[in-house]
Formats: sequence, structure tokens, C-alpha cells
Amino acid sequence: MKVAKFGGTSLASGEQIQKVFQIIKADPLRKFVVVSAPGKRDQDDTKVTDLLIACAEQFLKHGEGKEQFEAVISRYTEIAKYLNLTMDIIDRISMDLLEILHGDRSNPNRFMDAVKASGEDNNAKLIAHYFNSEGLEAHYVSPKEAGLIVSDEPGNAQVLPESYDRLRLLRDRTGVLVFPGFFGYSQDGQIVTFSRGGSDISGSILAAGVQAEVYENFTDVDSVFSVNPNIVENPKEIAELTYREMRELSYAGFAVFHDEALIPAFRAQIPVQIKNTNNPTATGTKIVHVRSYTNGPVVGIASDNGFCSLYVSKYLMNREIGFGRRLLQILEDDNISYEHTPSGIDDISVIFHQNQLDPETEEKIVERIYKELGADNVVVERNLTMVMIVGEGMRHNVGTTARAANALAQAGVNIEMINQGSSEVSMMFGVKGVDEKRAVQALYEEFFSN
Ligand SMILES: Nc1ncnc2c1ncn2[C@@H]1O[C@H](COP(=O)(O)OP(=O)(O)O)[C@@H](O)[C@H]1O
Ligand SMILES: N[C@@H](CC(=O)OP(=O)(O)O)C(=O)O
Repeated sequence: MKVAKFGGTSLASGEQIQKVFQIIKADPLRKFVVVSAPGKRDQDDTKVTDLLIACAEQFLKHGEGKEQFEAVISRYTEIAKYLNLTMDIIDRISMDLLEILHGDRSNPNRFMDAVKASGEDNNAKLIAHYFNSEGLEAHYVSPKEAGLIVSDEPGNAQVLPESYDRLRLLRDRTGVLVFPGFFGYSQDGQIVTFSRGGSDISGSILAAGVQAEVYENFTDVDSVFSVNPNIVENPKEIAELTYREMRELSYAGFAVFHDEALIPAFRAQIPVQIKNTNNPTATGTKIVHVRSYTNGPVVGIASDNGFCSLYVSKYLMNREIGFGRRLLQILEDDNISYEHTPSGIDDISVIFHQNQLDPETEEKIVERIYKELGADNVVVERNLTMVMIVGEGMRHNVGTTARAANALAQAGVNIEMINQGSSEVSMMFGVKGVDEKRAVQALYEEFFSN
């Protein structure tokens, strides 16, 4: 049995959903279909999830939002019309969404999650309806009745381990099962969504639960490329990646797969295959435990921006017991999670996403570091990009850092920071945001031009 997850781009229109149907029909092993909400039809379009967020915000502010509600419904209507479905499915979707919008808004985070989740939930109902109309037995499955139980962290859920045994029972059901991605239920029955892009996580959990032979993740590109195709034209395709490499690359900016989605499949030893809905016969990219390392030290280069660095120096920091802990405690007090902490003898930097730091918090934190830790110097630098080069082969090759540093120097990119993961499968360079493209292109040229 296979789990096939289709992303928003694969379900953005009736035409795309027809392709999905052909893909499911072509392989009877594809019993589990995990769906996102309709995504972008073209570059300038808006995802249904974003329309729903705008709608929820309007209801929270004004108790109504007719225009935003209609924008959502018109996306489903267009799809239903294209697929020749009767309009009762649209009535059901409208009623469902209206009930949520006019329901309990006393807890804005909960309300927002319920509205967001309706995007995938209603799409799953519509798609099951369409499959049946085409003569394929299909059933919508609610994550609640299937037992996908998650932690109660709105917008950032984590799966709870007891879910897996419950999901396993789905194997015994008949027909194709259409499962909405992106959300589960807390132990007390509340809808809770994963972080954005989280339908990939649902697919992985389901694949682990039902012990699928493969988790197929259908998107709009033929494979994972060695670098973001929006930064380098026609980049090299990657045929095989290890879980570790993919985890690092997706964390560092490969938008094609959610970085938290690998863990459930990895633990259950289920191979993951990235495939293209628009070209389903292409082999795609396979994510496996072990691969052969014949293609040089680096397999991929990723980048992500919007980071800031908090640099702290103090003479003899190395001898002061508990300095790092107290510094991180100051950040924890303001609920800031950090990503990296490169350090020297007398200095340390803490790198985190800058959207966690408004000017007021910055002032408070800097003052506390001077006062409570007796720092000599504290500098906050914003708009940094983290560029990551990744490859299991790096462990077996000498001189990768020198090659990368040299390539960046040749391109006139100043390295603000270097951090090598202990696992030695990745190396990260902090550069100024304005240098992102140049840095990635220079590294691609160095490691992939031949
Ligand atoms: N290294 C990469 N390889 C492939 N695609 C990438 C990479 N980096 C970024 N992308 C982008 O990821 C997109 C697919 O992800 P996403 O839009 O989330 O798809 P979906 O709608 O299927 O969830 C591609 O269209 C591509 O522009
Ligand atoms: N629709 C949700 C979840 C998701 O995974 O979507 P997509 O498959 O389009 O990335 C979001 O936009 O975050």
C-alpha cells in the first residue's frame, strides 16, 4: 500500500485534480491520498490557506468578512464546475465554513486553526466526492475518527505517538481513503494545525501509521533540485538523497518538502519519493537511508533569509561557568527559540529568526545582557541569510570548506559567520541578505558546474 500526498499546486484547479485522479487510478496500491487545500494556480495567485487566514482575521476584527468568505468559496466553486460536480458539494462546504466562522471566537488561536484546517478538510470532501462521481470508490476520512492526535500547540502541532496504532486500522477499510492534511486533533478534541506546509507532515505520519511501502509526495517539479530553481536556472536534479541530507536541506530552505515531515517516515523506515503531478512518469527523487556517494562532496545548496545574530563578547567568557546558559535564559524569557550558537573564546553569537525580535524586546534583551552578564559588547545584526551546503560526501572529502570560502570570496561575498554541524553533513555560511543570490550561485558554480 502506498500513501500519495498532493500539495496545493497539484490541487489548485479542476484540471490539476483530474491529473490527480489519473495518478490514483493508474496504481491500485495508491490507497491513501493526503490532500492540501487548493494552492496557487500561477505565481501571482493566492493559496486558499492564505484566503482563509485573511477571512479569519476579518471575522476576529469585525465579526464578519463577506468578501473574504466569497473569495474562498469561489475557488471551490470553480473547481466543482470544471469537474462537473453538482453544486450540493459547494453548499456543504459553504455551510461548514460559515458554521466555523460564526462559531466560538473567544480563543483567537483556536479559531484561526479551525478556519485554516477547513481548507484541507473541505478539499478532501470535494475530492472524495469527485472520485466517486468518476466511478472510483473513495471515502473522506476525518483525522478525528482516524485518531490523528496531536499536541495542543495551535499552528505548531506535533504528532502524539499513540496516533500510529490507531491509523494502522485504516488499512482494513475499503476503497481509496482521502485524508485531509495539515491538522489533527488534540486530546480534548480541538482542531490543531501543523506549521505552514504541514500536509507533508500528515502524509508522513499516515505512511508510518499504515506501514506504507512508500510515501509518494506529489508536487509541481520533476524532482528535488540541487539548488532552488528560482535562484539558479535549470539546476541539477537529485536522484537520491539520504534522510539526513533532505532534513538539512528542507530545514535550510528547500521549500519542496517540510523539514519536520521526514521524521515519522524515517523512524518507520518508509522510503519517500518526491514526484511531479504534471509529469508522473518521471522518476523523481528518492529519499533513503543509504546512497552511493559518487557525485562529489555536496548534494545540495539551500538558503533561507530573515535571520538575525545577537553577538556578545566578554573577556574570559570561556572561564565563566554558566554564561551560555544564562544568555539563552534571557532569550527564553522572551520566548525566543534559537537556531545556531557559533562561539569563540571570548565571544558567542546566537542566531535566530528575526521575526521574534521587535525593537522593544531587542532593547530589553540587550540591556539585560549588559547588566546581568556584564558583557563588554553586544551587537544585533539583522537581515542575514543562512546558506547551507549539504552532502554526506563531505565527511569523506578534504578541503570542502576552503573551496566554499574561496568561491564566496571570488564572488565578493563577505562571510559573516561559519558553522559546521557536528554530523559533518552540512556547513552553514551566514551572509548579508543582499548577497543571498550571489552566494548561492557562486557555490553552485563551484560544486556543480561540471
Ligand atoms: N531545491 C528545490 N528543488 C525543487 N523545488 C524547490 C527547491 N527549492 C525550492 N523549490 C520550490 O518548491 C516548490 C514546490 O513546493 P510547494 O510550492 O510547497 O509545493 P506543493 O504545492 O506541492 O506543496 C517548487 O515549485 C519550487 O519552486
Ligand atoms: N495548505 C497549508 C498546508 C500545506 O501543506 O500546503 P501545501 O501543500 O500547499 O504546501 C499551507 O498552505 O500551509
